[in-house]
Amino acid sequence: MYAKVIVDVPAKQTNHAFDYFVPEPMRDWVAVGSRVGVPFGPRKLQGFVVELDTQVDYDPSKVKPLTEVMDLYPPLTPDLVELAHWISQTYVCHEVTALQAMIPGALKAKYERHVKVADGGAEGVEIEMQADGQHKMLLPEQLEIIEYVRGKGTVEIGALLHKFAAAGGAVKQLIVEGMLHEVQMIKDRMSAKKVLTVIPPEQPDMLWEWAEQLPARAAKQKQVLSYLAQHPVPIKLSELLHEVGVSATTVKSLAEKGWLSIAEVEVFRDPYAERTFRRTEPLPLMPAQQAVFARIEQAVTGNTRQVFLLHGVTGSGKTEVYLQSIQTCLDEGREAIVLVPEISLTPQMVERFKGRFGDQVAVLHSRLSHGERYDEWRKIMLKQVSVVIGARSAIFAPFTRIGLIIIDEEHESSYKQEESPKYHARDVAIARAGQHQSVVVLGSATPSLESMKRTLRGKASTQQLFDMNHIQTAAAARLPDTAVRSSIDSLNVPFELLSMPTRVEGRPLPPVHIVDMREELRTGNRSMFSRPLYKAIEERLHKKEQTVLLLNRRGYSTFVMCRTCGYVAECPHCDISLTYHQSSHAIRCHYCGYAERQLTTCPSCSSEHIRHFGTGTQRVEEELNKLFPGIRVIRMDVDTTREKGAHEKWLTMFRNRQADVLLGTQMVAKGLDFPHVTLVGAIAADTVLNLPDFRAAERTFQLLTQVAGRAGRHDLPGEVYVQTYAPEHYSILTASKHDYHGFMEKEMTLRQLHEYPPFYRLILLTLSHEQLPLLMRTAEALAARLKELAAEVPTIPIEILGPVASPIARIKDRYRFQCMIKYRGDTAISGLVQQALTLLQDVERQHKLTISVDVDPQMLM
Ligand SMILES: Nc1ncnc2c1ncn2[C@@H]1O[C@H](COP(=O)(O)OP(=O)(O)OP(=O)(O)O)[C@@H](O)[C@H]1O
Ligand SMILES: [Zn+2]
Ligand SMILES: [Zn+2]
Repeated sequence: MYAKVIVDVPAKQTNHAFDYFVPEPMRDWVAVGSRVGVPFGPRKLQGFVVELDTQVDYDPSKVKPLTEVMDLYPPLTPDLVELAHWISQTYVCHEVTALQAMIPGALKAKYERHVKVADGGAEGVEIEMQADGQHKMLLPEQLEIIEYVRGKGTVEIGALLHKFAAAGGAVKQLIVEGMLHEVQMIKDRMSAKKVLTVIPPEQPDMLWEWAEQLPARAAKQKQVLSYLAQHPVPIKLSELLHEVGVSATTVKSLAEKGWLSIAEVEVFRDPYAERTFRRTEPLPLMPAQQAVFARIEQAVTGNTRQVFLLHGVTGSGKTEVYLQSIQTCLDEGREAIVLVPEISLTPQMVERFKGRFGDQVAVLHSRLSHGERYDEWRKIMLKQVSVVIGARSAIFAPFTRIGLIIIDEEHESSYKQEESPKYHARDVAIARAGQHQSVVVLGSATPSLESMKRTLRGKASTQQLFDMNHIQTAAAARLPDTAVRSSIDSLNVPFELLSMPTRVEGRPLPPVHIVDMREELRTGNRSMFSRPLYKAIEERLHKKEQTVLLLNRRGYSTFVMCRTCGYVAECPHCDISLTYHQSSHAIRCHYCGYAERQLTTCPSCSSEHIRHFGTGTQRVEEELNKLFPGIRVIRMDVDTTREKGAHEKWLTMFRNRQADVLLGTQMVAKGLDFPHVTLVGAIAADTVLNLPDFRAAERTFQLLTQVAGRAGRHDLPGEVYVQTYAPEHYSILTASKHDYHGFMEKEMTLRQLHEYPPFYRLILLTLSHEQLPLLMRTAEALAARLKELAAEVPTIPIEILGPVASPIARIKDRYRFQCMIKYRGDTAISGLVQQALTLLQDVERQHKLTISVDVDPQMLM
């Protein structure tokens, strides 16, 4: 038997499968999707088996054998292997990069796989079988293996296979039948993470006395002691050093005196451990929900490939429709994947799914540690669950009988991965659904223009998405599994629009008031709160109702500026201003991590009038405290939610009404459902509008609609205030009237006029290098080559724009240039890009020039 293997070297030269011989003892272990070790020239590499065959079409004696099989069960299913190929073609990336993106990080980490004899051991199994009346005896070699493992306690699998080289099948059999248990010995970096923490003494008053005892020259030590006396709670060592501005030695010397202690404290815990979820029963559906559900149910039970775009206003009960559709899917004996944006993967969301489906649900998101993620992934692999809910990459869950894929908030830009493979989970989902003959539901209160347009174009639209030719040939060449092959043949999935235009139980959408901030300024109000919003908050405090305040952080500056000369602190390695972090008193670069301490004097004119503009949310919080003394504010932004479980903590507090105001960035806009929220305020609604991004209006409309949707979702009616400097902008006007269709029409017209997506498609090529002349030369050459190639396919109108300097012209000391390919038509042109890039292979290798390709980019930076 022979295996075709994609090796783990992301380079053009290795971007195809190599043949290897599968030695006899490994035969039972190797399958399509296995990870294997292979000899590669003088090296040993890891790789993925993408195909098995009984012969090779050249001298078999030249074919080298596999050296190792890395996993008990292949970490990838054949359809995922196939999908990886599709991704590499569609998004112009190396195939191995796509394969690697599909497996959990823990598998990539260094780890060892051991087995031990299962509890009860072989005897247990035998007794059970006899009770069944079935005398299935173990083979002598199996007994021998069990005895061997029992004798050793645990045995590393590679070593076991080596020892019983002739009985590879027998070992596998024992594991499959549960007589040997796999024990993962993962070095779990995340969960093992401990942080040095300074713990003050039990009687903090003593700190003052000790400070007195110190000689005058020990000023630093005194500072530490007095800081701790004022804040007598455990604090991270690193934080303390920042706060007081001392070195670790100073703190250590105090620890040596026994006046405080330094200990390693674990910072992460499992957010769902020991949680019990209250079981919920299906609700009787409202008429609009019922109509939508009936369509989905029909498609799911009918085994139809179908994409539904579900436009349901906020609070229309989309989640209940998802839940009941999943139930249908499970009743059919199939599996379901639910994707939600990372940011809205809140405990509340998870609770709804766990509450309905209990242990059948696996949760995958980035806040889990490597080990936790791996455990969830294993449940999927071993079919212990049939529903997975997760962020973007959960689309790669190794299910084999997918019946339904749900993408909530389908318009979210976070479904696009920003590093290679730069895939869009929505498009990958549609491809995967095609392989499984399954249904996709794209849900949103504000569907993206891309999806909307596909429903308008009906069937023809998917031509645009898939280049059928390559996927068909790939399927023919690769997949031994006929089921998958036959279903992948036609990915021509129809899009159907479903809608739920009203909230459940006829609750009204909240009235939205637009507040013109220019008018406020004109009448002398310089505060960031307009008078109407101020009054509305005051009223809520009075009535003990709750308020959600949104500050759009994108486009909101957190820079450092000298008020005397206008100097702005910039990163010395990137063309971007540094960001101020209040909590650590540092200024940092978001692109390369460069950091320095906050400035006290201007480096340019030595003036002391340096102003650190804190994050928008911090400023709003300060102002709230000033305006409403005693107000209880929960602030949620990147700074306050960095720690694991922080999200949950804040939201639970807010739900328990331990705060009056929930103030935050985008993360407060999505998915929250709190009965006592009757007021929503958008503080600066238009910050995004100023960004150089053709989706700015769409993003503004989406965000305002989402956040407005948090108000009045239950018995208490709600209202919304939108503060803006652009009150006449159509995105704000239409959002204030809950007029999705009005917005859509206007925006579609503009996009068509300016030749933007979804009418045209874009591919962004970014080149970077340390030397400008070489970079410019190369970019010019690339553009010329692209133009040449484009001219060869006159049937597809392709425009090559650039090269020009990227909006951020330098990152980490590397200059950046970009070319944009803009084209119309239904064929994927990634082949053309692929071809043009071969021109640059030598420069790439010799001069370490990097090129990144972004198909359908979401960010144009
Ligand atoms: N059939 C129903 N009968 C009674 N209550 C319902 C029904 N369906 C949903 N609800 C309730 O209505 C509220 C809103 O539903 P849900 O959160 O699913 O809306 P949504 O469409 O997902 O909104 P959003 O887009 O704002 O997240 C929830 O509290 C939910 O429990
Ligand atoms: Zn200055
Ligand atoms: Zn930088």
